[in-house]
Amino acid sequence: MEISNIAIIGGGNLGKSIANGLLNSEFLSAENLYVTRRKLEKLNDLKERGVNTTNDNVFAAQQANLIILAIKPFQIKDVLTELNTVLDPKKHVLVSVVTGASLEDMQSVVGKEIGLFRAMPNTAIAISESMTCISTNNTSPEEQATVVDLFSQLGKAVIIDDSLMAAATVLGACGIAYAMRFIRAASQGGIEIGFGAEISQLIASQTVKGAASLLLESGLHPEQEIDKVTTPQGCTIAGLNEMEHQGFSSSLIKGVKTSFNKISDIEEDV
Ligand SMILES: NC(=O)C1=CN([C@@H]2O[C@H](COP(=O)(O)OP(=O)(O)OC[C@H]3O[C@@H](n4cnc5c(N)ncnc54)[C@H](O)[C@@H]3O)[C@@H](O)[C@H]2O)C=CC1
Ligand SMILES: O=C(O)[C@@H]1CCC=N1
Repeated sequence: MEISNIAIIGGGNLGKSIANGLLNSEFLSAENLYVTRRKLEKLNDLKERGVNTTNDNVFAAQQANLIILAIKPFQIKDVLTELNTVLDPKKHVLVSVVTGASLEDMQSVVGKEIGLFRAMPNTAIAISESMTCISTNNTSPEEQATVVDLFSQLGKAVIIDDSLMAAATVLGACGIAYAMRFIRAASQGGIEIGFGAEISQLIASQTVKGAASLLLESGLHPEQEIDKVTTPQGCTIAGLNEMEHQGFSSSLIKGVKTSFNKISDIEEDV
């Protein structure tokens, strides 16, 4: 499948991040990208980059053969109903990044003929460092390769079973926020022990980036890397153990499970 034009329906936080990521990675040129939003002036930054911006979803869908839905969960059925008037199974593939909307939910509006994907990226897609989990149940290997290729330009992409999409939303998409909180807390600790705010944040951020890169490159378990840092009777193990006494891992695991349980509320909004 060759992508001619892409339409992003809903140019909010995530829709704009995807648009900027696609442009920055040179996956497609601005004139091949259509982004919609009701308040058009909020898309002026994209318009200045040469992107086609409009508040006409149907028009944007007609220009594209790959449509990315990036609206809120409660809006998806109305927007799909609107698009359904022009959707053509021979031309269009739909990719939804909407939380809590299953493939079956979408197929109840657009039918089973249209090639349908769910993708769960995170906001690091704006700098091509997303982790994107993708699911589908009615597309060809060629269409799947195209969609994985698109999101691989914007970070790492894997196909998973649709039943795991809620878990992927929590670990990957919400996960960016959890990691930011870790960086903020580490920076605040850094200020208490002597650094100014700016350099403290730099040290904390680059350290997290280095830790993630070590695991991604080596494939080792985090504890194997931790063993290399923890000098016997040293300061690292003392701090780590105090964090665990205060519930560090436990609070993170409980937070992940709370986010996961919240998704069922969002699913009810669809
Ligand atoms: N923000 C994130 O990190 C992630 C968000 N998601 C999901 O992506 C979706 C979008 O999230 P955000 O970008 O954060 O929300 P957002 O509220 O920033 O963006 C939604 C955009 O859609 C526009 N919109 C609403 N109705 C429309 C319509 N009828 N036609 C065209 N545009 C319309 C709104 O004006 C808004 O700009 C949600 O379903 C969210 O759950 C998924 C993964 C990560
Ligand atoms: O918080 C939310 O509901 C959305 C889904 C994943 C990231 N943001």
